[in-house]
Amino acid sequence: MLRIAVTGIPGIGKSTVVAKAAEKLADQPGFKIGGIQTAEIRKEGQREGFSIMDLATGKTGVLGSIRESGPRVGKYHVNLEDLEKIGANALRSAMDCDLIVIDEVGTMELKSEAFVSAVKVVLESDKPVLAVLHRSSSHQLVQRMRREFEVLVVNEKNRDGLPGKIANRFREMR
Ligand SMILES: Nc1ncnc2c1ncn2[C@@H]1O[C@H](COP(=O)(O)OP(=O)(O)OP(=O)(O)O)[C@@H](O)[C@H]1O
Repeated sequence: MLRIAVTGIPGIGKSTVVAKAAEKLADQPGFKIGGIQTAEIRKEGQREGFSIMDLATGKTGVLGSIRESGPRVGKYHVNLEDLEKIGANALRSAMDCDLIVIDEVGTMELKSEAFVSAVKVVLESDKPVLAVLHRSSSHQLVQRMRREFEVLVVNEKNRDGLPGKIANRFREMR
């Protein structure tokens, strides 16, 4: 069962690697991708927070924002409701997919018990997974994923080639 996690320093391009690999795989007829993708929310050039999207349905919510009122991570407040309704739910309903993408298992996502439980269910399943993993978290779930996944560290030299290599690995597995 193929499980790959990408990690690396902030802003190096982890999400981009995963998104590009998923795009390449989605081009294959019948290859179904589920899970979540996160992105920045910017207003007038300033980062206000992060969105979370269910990759299978396109449904999008707020992961964290300076405008929310949930638990704090830096200057952002985590939106536990959307993390459960969109994040955890996307993972739960991805069980019929050929690949589950989890971008990412990071500090904000780990604030949600529902999300953490949903990731554990994915880990217990027989599904291929491509995840972005927080570089230095000591959270049990992250430690477990570091042990169980093939971990690739993204850097400036390898980031352009990684999407193709990762997509090929998941293609070969079929
Ligand atoms: N291969 C690349 N070449 C040039 N720029 C890139 C490349 N990959 C990503 N970038 C740029 O770097 C920035 C950060 O990318 P990305 O969000 O993928 O990084 P990240 O490691 O996931 O970030 P974070 O640590 O915030 O989660 C973006 O502006 C993106 O356009």
